[in-house]
Amino acid sequence: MSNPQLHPDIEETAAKIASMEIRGAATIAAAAATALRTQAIECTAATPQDFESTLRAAARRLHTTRPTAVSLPNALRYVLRRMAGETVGTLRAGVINAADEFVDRLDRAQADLGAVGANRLRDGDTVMTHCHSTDALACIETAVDQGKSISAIVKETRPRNQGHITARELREMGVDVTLIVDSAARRYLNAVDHVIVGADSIAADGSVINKIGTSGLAVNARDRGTPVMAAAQTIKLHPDTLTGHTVEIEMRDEREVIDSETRDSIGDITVDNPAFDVTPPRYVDAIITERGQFPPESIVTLMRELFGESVDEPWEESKREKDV
Ligand SMILES: O=P(O)(O)OC[C@H]1O[C@H](OP(=O)(O)O)[C@H](O)[C@@H]1O
Repeated sequence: MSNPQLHPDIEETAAKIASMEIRGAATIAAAAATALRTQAIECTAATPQDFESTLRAAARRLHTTRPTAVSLPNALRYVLRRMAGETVGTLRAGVINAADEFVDRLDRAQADLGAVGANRLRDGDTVMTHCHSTDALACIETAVDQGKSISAIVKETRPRNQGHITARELREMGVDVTLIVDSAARRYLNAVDHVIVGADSIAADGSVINKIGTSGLAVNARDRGTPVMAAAQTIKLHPDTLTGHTVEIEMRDEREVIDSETRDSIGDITVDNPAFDVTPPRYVDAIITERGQFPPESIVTLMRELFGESVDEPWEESKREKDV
């Protein structure tokens, strides 16, 4: 089966992840699992081998969209590892159940994480946010639900301005919001009780890989004595980093930074657009997960418990598929 027939939802989901119409590490993971579920339901493969080949090909297509958020390969791994059985029917059921279970666990993890993070927030606190993170917002929302009054300084987050989404959602929660440009962050840090960010990946040494600008913000916060918390459910833990791999930082299109007319008017320049950066563990006070809060340096213990020492890539083509 050299060219398995992929369901249109796979291509559509992959395109939306690549263009960031679907974005945010947890949201990407849920979308990928849901697309595999659709692929399994609609797959017309006649043999178990062809069914498995098709699901692996679908997972490969989803995997190639964005390289930094490990929630995506962790979602694919979760679903494909549970594709087991001797018949197309049992394989299909395995994928459907796994995808449902994954999305359900994702929601529950975010709620549990929110309760952990909310414990750090006191009535009357001001938080500073960067980008838009559903995990970070879960902490603030739980604190608000507990009756705490929270204010937020929201960084715009160039070039995609995800801060606008954060501002709207915080406003809907009843949080008092002040929107600032990214370069104003240091000016406001003295009035901030917590910097709270999300994560796209957490490395074994406790480094936080998150939206570009996070590391500079964390260094400034340390200088000002403002604690930094990274809200990251355990699907953000990057198992490959246990064996020394580094996390690839996505470079995005320059047109997100500058329109072509302005660029042409400037002349011959290079425009770089890294989407993420790496914040070393010494600038992060706590990683908030659904399993509790951890000093970044100790997160490796949880990673070993959850992933062991080696990770597979179940979306890779089998030898039989390659030989066809
Ligand atoms: O999983 P949740 O907490 O929602 O998001 C985690 C992270 O995903 C986002 O990346 P992008 O906007 O997809 O590039 C941000 O970097 C954010 O902190």
